Amino acid sequence: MRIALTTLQKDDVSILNQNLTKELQEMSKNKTIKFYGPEMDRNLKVYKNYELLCRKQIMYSEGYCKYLGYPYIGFYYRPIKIEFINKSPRILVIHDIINMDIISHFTAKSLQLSRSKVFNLKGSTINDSHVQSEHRTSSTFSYLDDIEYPLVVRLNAFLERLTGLRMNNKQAENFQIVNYGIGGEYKPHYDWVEDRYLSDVEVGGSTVFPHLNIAVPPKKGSALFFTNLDENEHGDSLTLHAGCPVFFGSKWIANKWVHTKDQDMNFLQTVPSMWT
Ligand SMILES: O=C(O)CCC(=O)C(=O)O
Ligand SMILES: [Fe+2]
Repeated sequence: MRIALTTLQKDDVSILNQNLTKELQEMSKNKTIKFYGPEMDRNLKVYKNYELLCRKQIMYSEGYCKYLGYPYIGFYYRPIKIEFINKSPRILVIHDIINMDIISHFTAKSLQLSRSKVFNLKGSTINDSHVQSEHRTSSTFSYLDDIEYPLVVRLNAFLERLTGLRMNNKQAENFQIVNYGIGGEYKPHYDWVEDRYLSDVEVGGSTVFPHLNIAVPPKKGSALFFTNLDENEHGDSLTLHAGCPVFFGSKWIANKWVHTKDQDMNFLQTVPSMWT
């Protein structure tokens, strides 16, 4: 399937808001709203699910695992372990692909981290296009150009071979390193804004999908991959996702957003039988 670059339909956001409003109206009718502000959010179904998933009280996956090795060229000597978690939207985990060299390279950026920001829908200038938010309590370092670092170039080349998607700096964004301390989280959100973000490769870190009841626990060296457009090339509301609060220790992830413009979205195309 080939998916062209799309724009976020205003409807996607308004449908989401309408649903939330409906839920709030219901809740006020049954008097289930007790608090306002952040506590009101926590009463919403999606937030409840987020919290339950983070506590691992619910978890759902139709997943199955597969080795990607012989006869697929490129993985002959080093089979790759892939866990298929959800078919639509496509969510998969690729296990044990990020080695210690690259992990050390990424985490060595700790001195250059600064407070993470989120996209500001109301922003009109470059200065207020991204703002700090209690929704995202972590620190970020964004690579200006992956090409400056041979290890990162090699990782991109490997990810290209694996997914069939081009990861050069026109078709994908540079890596973004994110570190969460204790309590650090990224509340439920979408990554598609305006004309961007169509698929996502994320290294390490636990991520949950409240509409799908899916929790992907953090595992060092593994990558989470998901698409976030539906078949009509609109942002898929099922891809609402979040990074759970860190209870202990420190969580590092590396994000890469890949744009689907001019990409063959039959990705993982080296494995034609994969979704049959
Ligand atoms: O921390 C996570 O697991 C999710 C991060 C995320 O969704 C993002 O950075 O956009
Ligand atoms: Fe995200």
